Amino acid sequence: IRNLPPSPYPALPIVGHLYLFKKPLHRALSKISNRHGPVLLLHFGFRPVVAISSPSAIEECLTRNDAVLANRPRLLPGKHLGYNYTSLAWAPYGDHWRNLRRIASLQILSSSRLQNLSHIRHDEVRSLIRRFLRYENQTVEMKSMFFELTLNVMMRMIAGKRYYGENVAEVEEAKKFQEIVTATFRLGAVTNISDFLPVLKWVGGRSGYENSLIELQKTRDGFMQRLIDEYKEKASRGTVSGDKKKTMIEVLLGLQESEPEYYTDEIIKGIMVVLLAAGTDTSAGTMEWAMSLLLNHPEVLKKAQNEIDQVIGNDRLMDESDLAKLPYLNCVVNETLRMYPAGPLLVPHESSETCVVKGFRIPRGTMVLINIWAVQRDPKIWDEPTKFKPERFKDLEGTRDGFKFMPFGYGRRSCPGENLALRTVGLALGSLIQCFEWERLTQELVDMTEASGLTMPKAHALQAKCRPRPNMINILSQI
Ligand code: HEM
Repeated sequence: IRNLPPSPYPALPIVGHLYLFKKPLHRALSKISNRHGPVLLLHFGFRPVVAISSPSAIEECLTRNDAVLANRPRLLPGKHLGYNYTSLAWAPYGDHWRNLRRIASLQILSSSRLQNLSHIRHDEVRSLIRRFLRYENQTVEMKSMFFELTLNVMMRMIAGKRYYGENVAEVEEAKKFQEIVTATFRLGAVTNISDFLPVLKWVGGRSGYENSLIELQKTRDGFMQRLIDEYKEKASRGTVSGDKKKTMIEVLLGLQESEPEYYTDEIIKGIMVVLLAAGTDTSAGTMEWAMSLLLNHPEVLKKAQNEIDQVIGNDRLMDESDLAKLPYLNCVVNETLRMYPAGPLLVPHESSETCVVKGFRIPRGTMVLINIWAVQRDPKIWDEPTKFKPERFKDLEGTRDGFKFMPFGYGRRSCPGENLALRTVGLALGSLIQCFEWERLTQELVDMTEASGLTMPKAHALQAKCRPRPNMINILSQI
């Protein structure tokens, strides 16, 4: 087949179609797709990019062509922060990636491992509740609270340490960690144009951006290595945890013992940083959007609260095992992920061979952006797509069918952390709804504008007020 997908006119020299893009990118791409169709060829500088934005085209990409499209483009963050494209999220499709993926799904993020570490999530959500109790009737900035929750959860699962809030064991180490997190997200949030424009890079040599990435990687690598070394020391003194409550480092070092050539420290560090990068900001952002939506729709908040009161009551706090009994809360989470998916374009894929989608030829080496944001808000598919209506998920059996709703992707490269994310988001959100009354600061609705950035940040950080619910005071006084 000769025909390439349609391409907007004109593509300018050097920058290609980059001039078309106002931020955020998923919105700009949706607009162009509305005019030119659901399979679109663009040029970001010299890099050919195909944007996909209909359920049937996505289905063709992630089923029939899933293996061919399971590659990742080589972008700068994958080089410097992803251990030269060897980390799970950035590794090319092949044996090495397959192996990492198996470790992640069987050893690190499997249901039984998550179950064994559920006490960590419960502890951390309780500690979040205690913090909110101290802020009664004051203005609280929500994102940093959620982000600290997910960072504590993840670092405790990885290394058994918390670095935010009360009871931080090693203050200096915590400070160092916090600096690394701040720098990582500052650099990750930049959509770096020079990466798409190799010509400019040849002229300018290494950019300041690239130097900052290299600097950050050095610090981060040293930090993670020290954590691993601590565990090795502990093991040599014979003071490791029992089988069930093993941290991820302990699991991985156990594998290292039996296969040292493969499970090198570098592989282990790669897994540690990928979990932090992929698993914290995404979940925290989803919580922030969910709370924003609930504050703008007090009737939905009330309904979720009633459900929790009926199913759990006021004599105990909810826990993760209650989630299966709270269908409306799950609808709220799904509806949030429909409107504000943390990966609106998934993570970029790349074709390792020429393939065909909707009759169009996608040449080998093309970056493929799957615009689930466009599909999840398409008025041809969803009734009143811009309205927050959790009820719509009640009637949708098997919502993943038909490729209409896929906030965690689909197929080989889909999110291996989905289960963990849904547990953490569901538990945190449900607990805050159970324990507190929530209010906006003013009559004015919460501003729902998206900022640019790959994980769909909110342009204006959510601020809110809370007070403990009278019927929960008893329980809350005991935590
Ligand atoms: C609400 C929270 C989350 C959302 C919406 C989300 C969504 C996604 C999406 C859309 C992708 C890309 C799929 C693709 O390229 O086709 C992805 C990949 C990934 N996610 Fe998540 N994710 C979340 C939380 C997590 C958590 C908690 C973890 C683990 C701790 C995690 C680990 C990963 C990893 C390692 C990848 C790369 C997989 C690969 O390239 O093979 N994610 N996620």
